[in-house]
Amino acid sequence: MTKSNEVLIFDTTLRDGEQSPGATMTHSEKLEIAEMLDEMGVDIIEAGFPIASEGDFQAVSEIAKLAKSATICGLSRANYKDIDRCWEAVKHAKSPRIHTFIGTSPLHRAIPNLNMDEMAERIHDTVTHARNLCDNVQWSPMDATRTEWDYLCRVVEIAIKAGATTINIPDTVGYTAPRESADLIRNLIATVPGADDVIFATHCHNDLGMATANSLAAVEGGARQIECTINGLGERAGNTALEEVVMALKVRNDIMPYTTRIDTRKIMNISRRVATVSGFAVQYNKAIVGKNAFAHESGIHQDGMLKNRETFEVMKPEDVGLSGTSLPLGKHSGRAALRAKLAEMGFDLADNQLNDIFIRFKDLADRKKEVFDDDLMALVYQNDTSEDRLKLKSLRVVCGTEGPQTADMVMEIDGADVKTSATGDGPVDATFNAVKALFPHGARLQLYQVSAVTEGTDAQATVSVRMEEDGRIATGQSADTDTVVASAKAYINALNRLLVRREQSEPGYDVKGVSYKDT
Ligand SMILES: CC(=O)SCCNC(=O)CCNC(=O)[C@H](O)C(C)(C)COP(=O)(O)OP(=O)(O)OC[C@H]1O[C@@H](n2cnc3c(N)ncnc32)[C@H](O)[C@@H]1OP(=O)(O)O
Ligand SMILES: CC(C)C(=O)C(=O)O
Ligand SMILES: [Mn+2]
Repeated sequence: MTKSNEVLIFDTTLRDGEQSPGATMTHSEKLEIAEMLDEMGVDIIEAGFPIASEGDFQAVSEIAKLAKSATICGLSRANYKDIDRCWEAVKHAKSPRIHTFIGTSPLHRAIPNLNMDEMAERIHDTVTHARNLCDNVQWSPMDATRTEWDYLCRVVEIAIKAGATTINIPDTVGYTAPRESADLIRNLIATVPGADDVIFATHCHNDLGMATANSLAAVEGGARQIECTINGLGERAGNTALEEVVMALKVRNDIMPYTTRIDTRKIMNISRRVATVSGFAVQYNKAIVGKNAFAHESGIHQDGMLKNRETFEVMKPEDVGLSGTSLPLGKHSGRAALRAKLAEMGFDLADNQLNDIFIRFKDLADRKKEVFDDDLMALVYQNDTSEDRLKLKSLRVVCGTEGPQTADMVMEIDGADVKTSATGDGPVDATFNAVKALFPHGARLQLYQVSAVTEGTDAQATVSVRMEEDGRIATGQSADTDTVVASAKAYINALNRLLVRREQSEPGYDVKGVSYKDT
């Protein structure tokens, strides 16, 4: 068979993937995933292991009926009963396939207690039986990568002669390494008579974290079918991840000139669905489909991305079905990303305004994992405090069941630091009493309101405080991850505004060094 550059994608999420402890999917979930696989262009769907249970049989049978373009395959051990049951399930498919396997390594030959010759005979008989039922037969020597190479060549030849159309070479325990993976397939193709008439497949597990590399190496060695699962779901450390091999072949087509039929824009959607139905969440830093795969938090990367996205991304997020790159703001972010985010939110800021917000943003990001749009909004709407007469320098509040609540506060008033300790009925009351002690005033509190602007226990609280004195009303606002700090700042902000109003209504009024109450 002339080797084209097309690599067939064989998805086994519903069979090997489901073998992950705890990943069992319901009947309807399996059908839904199978439809998604079919639509995304998977060439062969291994829909289950029909002899395993009535449920598996039903799922494979129904998937066989609904598949529009994919070949539907079922797994069976090397015995007639399994193979017959498998055929019963897949035979309704437009394109059915029987997959039969047996362990060929010394360790696995010992399990059914077959010597090399007896096993060879079993392979001949079972593959012949499968081929008499179906003209599309895949045969796998389980644990191929720990099987003696000469014996592997011998049994592969037998399977081909018995009618197998695909020879799958499983690295069942994730033991091989890229060079060996390529050499093994290359050697089989070069040595086994009839090898050119079949497709060689690679089926890798990720026990040593090499499943993707081993699969790609096998393709370089001549394999033209990759067996894989969505999100790399599968036994133990999982199988080769479909999204990884497909994107690797797409992105590095310059050095791996092979194609697949996969519509890569459907990757994210199916990844999320498989994560949900299997209950196996995708790790944040998982290649291609992890939450952080297209997210950049650090300032230098964000700046680079804003100037040219190729600086830190080797593929487009749109190519895997995402709407775009994300530049989450956090403690490592810089001004470029902050400016871009604020511009996206509709704020066109001058450099000095941006610098002011940036300082407060860094201060917030030091205390908070991620800074959200609403956090930024709160920062933007917080006033520039550089002109304020009254500033909060520090606050420590003791609260809890053992009262009284106490607030130790340092304020800067007209450039001089003053400090006090005050008690109150609760931490906010104690805090406000501390402000009153440091800056005695006659203004009355009209309104005190707290709301959380973002979610989570590290969310910012926005506090509004409305004060009134002599008919003048001023509202102060502040946001902070500490509600009491936000309250103190909002209260002081309101007082500063009242002072400004007073200056404005009484021109020439000299507030320097004069206590507000004394005036
Ligand atoms: C590497 C892989 O992923 S292989 C696929 C693994 N997947 C599964 O096993 C999931 C589905 N399996 C099942 O539901 C069950 O194991 C069944 C229904 C297939 C068999 O159940 P049981 O009859 O109770 O057998 P049990 O699971 O205890 O043992 C497996 C039997 O299959 C035999 N066996 C294992 N692989 C093969 C094979 N490829 N060909 C022939 N026989 C095999 C074992 O020698 C053992 O036989 P024994 O009962 O005569 O000792
Ligand atoms: C059944 C075979 C192909 C398998 O899953 C393996 O060997 O890992
Ligand atoms: Mn496997």
